[in-house]
Amino acid sequence: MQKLFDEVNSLDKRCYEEFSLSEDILMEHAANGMCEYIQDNFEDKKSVLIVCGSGNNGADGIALARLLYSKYNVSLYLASKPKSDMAKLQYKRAKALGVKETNEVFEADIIVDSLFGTGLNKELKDDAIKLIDTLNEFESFKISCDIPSGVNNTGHVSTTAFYADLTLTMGALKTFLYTDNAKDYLGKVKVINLGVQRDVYEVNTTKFLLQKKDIRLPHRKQKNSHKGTYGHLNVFAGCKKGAGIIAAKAAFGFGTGLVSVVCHESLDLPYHIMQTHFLTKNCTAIAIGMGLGKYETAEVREILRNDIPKIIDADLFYDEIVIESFEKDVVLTPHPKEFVSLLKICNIADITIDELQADRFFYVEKFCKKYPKVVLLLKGANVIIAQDEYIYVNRYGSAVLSKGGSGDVLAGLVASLLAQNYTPLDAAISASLAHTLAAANYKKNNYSLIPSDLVEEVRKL
Ligand SMILES: NC(=O)C1=CN([C@@H]2O[C@H](COP(=O)(O)OP(=O)(O)OC[C@H]3O[C@@H](n4cnc5c(N)ncnc54)[C@H](O)[C@@H]3O)[C@@H](O)[C@H]2O)[C@@H](O)CC1
Ligand SMILES: [K+]
Repeated sequence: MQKLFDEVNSLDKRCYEEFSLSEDILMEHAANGMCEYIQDNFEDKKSVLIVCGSGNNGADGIALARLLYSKYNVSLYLASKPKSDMAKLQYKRAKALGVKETNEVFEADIIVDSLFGTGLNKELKDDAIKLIDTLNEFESFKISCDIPSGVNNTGHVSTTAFYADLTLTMGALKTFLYTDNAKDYLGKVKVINLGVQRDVYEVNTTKFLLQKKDIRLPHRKQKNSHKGTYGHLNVFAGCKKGAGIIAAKAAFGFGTGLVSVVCHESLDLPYHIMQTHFLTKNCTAIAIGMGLGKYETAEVREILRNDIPKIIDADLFYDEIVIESFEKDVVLTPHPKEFVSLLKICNIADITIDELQADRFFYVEKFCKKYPKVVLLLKGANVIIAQDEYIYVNRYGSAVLSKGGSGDVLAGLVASLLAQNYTPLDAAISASLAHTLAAANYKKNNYSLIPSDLVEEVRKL
């Protein structure tokens, strides 16, 4: 996993104060990192249009123009006059070399967006919106310096933002790059070192971006084993029984030794999934909430209060009875609408889905502060998994998964790992990665996935 930081100003400051580096040195490395990327990936003489704002993000761009000058066909477009001290200095240096300026943007081979970085502190004005929209129309390869312009340092997207193919971000990864709202603008993300190696620049953090290699699949190492070795999951099926059955099938395919669906009515289940009317004695994990609908409160309350690890989903996020489970081993897997309900039930916030989406990390942190034992998995384009002060982001989510049934598969995967003795946090992390990586491996078009396809892909991981 890679470290995430809410802000990097304090890390820059540490470079000045502890390592005696100057702002100029950091900026030279920022520009040089971008220059190296272009040199490694584009032939000489390609046209490069660098679009600069008045602050230090613009200054990075002007410095890049100087570094590329003579090898590439560089044009500098100044959207506003250099204002910060560094921007003025970089401009003076570039001018001394004779770097070409242009009054009009055009479809160059490469466009570098150095309009706004972490300093964007108000909504974009009409001229900036028009400029960004024009740049977005071009077929050029688009690089954002530090952050796509229009995305601010909470991940909020202004009226518009630059659609980058690549974001070259300075020093370290920022948390706000991984909000759902920013996802479509980033392109690929690469970190540029600022005068010291990244591990020196970075300090301790409690926030992390998950990588593919962080997945821990339930491969079986023990030769002397039987089905009971791999747990017995009980999935509660409510009035919409399909949800529980999808979860049960996913759990079985992900390695749980025995899977039973708990239901008072008779069900038509595949032969490898069992049915029970009550909780089984050897149950090692419980999945409850998906498709639950109306239910017998006393029975559910008793289940939520027992010590068996559980995953809770869907309908239970609309009933305050869910709080009964919060001191136990539990994973909650709400989507944004369900999380909004949960926040209200828990007296944490009364907000709309849009307000949540604009500040996902903030509300996740608020929830986890109040209930530090709970593992929360907030679904979204970027999944957030959190417990206490620790936050993990899974960025591999894709539109392939935007379907009914995908959530039930995820619940089944988490439940499967819980039944196989993973801790709630490890189960949530590995199940979420499995869910998204399986979807990424799905070869057909991106609108056609059905839950059984997803389970099939999970089985091939
Ligand atoms: N040590 C440092 O300070 C380093 C800074 N670096 C770069 O510096 C950037 C931050 O620079 P700044 O803090 O100067 O900020 P920016 O360059 O992001 O932008 C700030 C400027 O834009 C104006 N502005 C903000 N919102 C606006 C809006 N909606 N419409 C019009 N104008 C608006 C501000 O008044 C200010 O003049 C980083 O993103 C990074 O690219 C890098 O060079 C690395 C080192
Ligand atoms: K930018």
